Amino acid sequence: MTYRAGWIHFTNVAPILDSLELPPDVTAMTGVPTQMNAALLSGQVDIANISAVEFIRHADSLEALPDFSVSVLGPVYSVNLFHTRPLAELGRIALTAQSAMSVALLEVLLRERGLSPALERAEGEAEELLASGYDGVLRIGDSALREWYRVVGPLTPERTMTTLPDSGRGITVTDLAEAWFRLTGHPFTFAVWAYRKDRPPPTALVQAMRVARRHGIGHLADVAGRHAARLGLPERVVQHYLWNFRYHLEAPDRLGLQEFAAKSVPDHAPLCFGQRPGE
Ligand SMILES: C=C(O[C@@H]1C=C(C(=O)O)C=C[C@H]1O)C(=O)O
Repeated sequence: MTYRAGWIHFTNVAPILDSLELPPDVTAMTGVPTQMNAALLSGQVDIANISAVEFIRHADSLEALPDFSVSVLGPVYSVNLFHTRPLAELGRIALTAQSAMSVALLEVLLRERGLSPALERAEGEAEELLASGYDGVLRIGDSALREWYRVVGPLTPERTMTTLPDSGRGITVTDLAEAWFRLTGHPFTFAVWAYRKDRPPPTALVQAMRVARRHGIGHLADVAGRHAARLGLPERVVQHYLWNFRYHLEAPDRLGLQEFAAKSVPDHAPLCFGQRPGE
């Protein structure tokens, strides 16, 4: 029987997915996070890298691969709140319907600060939405990375990825993963590879994913070069962006995930992970 995978194929998973060779009898489709979340929950696919908050919400029926994640410790560069006034003064924030994780993270961060601005769905470029009357805009993924760089770039010999300012063009960029790090001291896990407990992936698929990840991380400059050209960004921006991710769901990432679960879905079922290789 065919096993069906669903991939959120943003640039941040390129080091895992770009060189993945699917075993026979495994098919793959792609989409944005909310599409893949829905595809997994409806049974349209059997495994997907989904928004970690959906894994938490459906922890009774889902399990996650024990050694795959999209996590960061500190800034992520592509999950951004663009705003024109201080956080405490924001009245209306535009959210993207592509993302479940960033919305849940924003809600936690606002609640921690005792803030309750109006949250509305609106698609489009952050700068245009800010000009149209929103005072905050939440964006994710490749377009958020590009917009971040347009606002705070360019890199120069004096301005590196870690010393760029957090504002430009009259806009401040709050990186939600960095805000999470300041709040908790933990990494933030955006995605896990989840499947229904009764439909675990074939071993050959998980092994092929491990081989692909090892290859991608070992050839990060090539991966970055290819995607920089596609995104219209300098290669060193994309290389730093990719290098910065934690792809192995290690103990610190799990701690961050558990802490986020406790804050966002306090009554969640215990989180289940498959066995790590060698365990
Ligand atoms: C860091 C990112 O992570 C992605 C963001 C997701 C979300 O917001 O729901 C889901 C999966 C992640 O791979 C990003 O795309 O910028």
